[in-house]
Amino acid sequence: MHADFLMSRAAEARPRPSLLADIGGTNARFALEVAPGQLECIRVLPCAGFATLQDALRAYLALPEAAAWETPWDAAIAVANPVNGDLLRMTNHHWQFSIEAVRREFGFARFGVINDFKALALALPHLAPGNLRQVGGGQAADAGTIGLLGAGTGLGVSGLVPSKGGWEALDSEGGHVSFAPASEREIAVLRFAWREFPHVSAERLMSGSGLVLVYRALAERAGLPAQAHSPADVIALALSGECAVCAGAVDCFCEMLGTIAGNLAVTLGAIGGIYIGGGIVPRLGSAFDGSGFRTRFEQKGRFAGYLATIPTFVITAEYPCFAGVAAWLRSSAGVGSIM
Ligand SMILES: Nc1ncnc2c1ncn2[C@@H]1O[C@H](COP(=O)(O)OP(=O)(O)OP(=O)(O)O)[C@@H](O)[C@H]1O
Repeated sequence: MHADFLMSRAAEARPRPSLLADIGGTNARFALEVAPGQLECIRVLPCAGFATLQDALRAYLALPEAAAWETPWDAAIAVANPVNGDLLRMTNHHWQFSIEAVRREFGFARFGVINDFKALALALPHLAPGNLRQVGGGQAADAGTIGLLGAGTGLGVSGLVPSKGGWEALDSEGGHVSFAPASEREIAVLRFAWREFPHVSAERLMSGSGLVLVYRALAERAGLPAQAHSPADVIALALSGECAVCAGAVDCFCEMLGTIAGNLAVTLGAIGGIYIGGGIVPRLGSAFDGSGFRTRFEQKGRFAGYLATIPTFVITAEYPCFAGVAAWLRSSAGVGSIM
């Protein structure tokens, strides 16, 4: 019998929820999809609090709110990693696991693993206008290619390319492109970062730890001692106006993100718009809109006019990735591990 047919019969009879997860370098977010589009028991657990993915899964499923539902029938998780085989080692922390072994251990009929930004790209068509905030001008072309990037623990990149069936989401490791400075201040940041990394990728600077590195570089440039700030400290002290170097670091961060977003737009031909996710930009609120991001986005010499037509959107939804993980799980044919 054809595997797709088996799948659809099984899906029709599905009596139990699907487990969805979005696992970054810092946070593991879980939810139960109890009916299409209906999420229950959304919880965020710290990755650092668990030795393995399986431990975090067990802890989530043991929460009274999760245990009140039937055991999940199937599951899909988005991870901040490339996915290209059964064994997954996470780049930004210590978890590693076999997809098939986890499927068997938890008794999932299907268990899928997808890159987190590919999943977020698949979520974009499902986001309501209220879950987005446009920064600057431009108008999305209908069915135009879409670019996506987001700074969090790392720098995720993906996009959506129109296809006959709807959209194809891109597998990308675009956060690891080489950093290109576009101002004297950024040249100073690059020189500082070279002392710590032989290759300074965009992610080395456009991420939580990158924001701290930019802060340290600018403190040195100003002849001031750097404090042991966390990324959250740098953002809070910048927004409150208490620390001029922190404010400069956030400003520099936004401008660098403008360069990389503009690079993504011209590389993909993303006339459908550029979307910005990740944990950092939404925390900057209106300070991001007032930063040099959009000016820098359009600052592409002879292509300034082309960039000016492309809109840029901040994703403001709290858990935007789940919609993409759920859509991907629904669309994946076959029983067993999905990669
Ligand atoms: N107020 C804050 N609270 C928590 N984290 C913050 C805050 N401000 C900045 N950050 C930084 O945001 C990053 C976490 O971002 P995010 O929530 O996107 O995590 P993640 O999904 O685990 O990351 P990724 O998907 O990039 O691996 C960390 O580097 C953290 O230091």
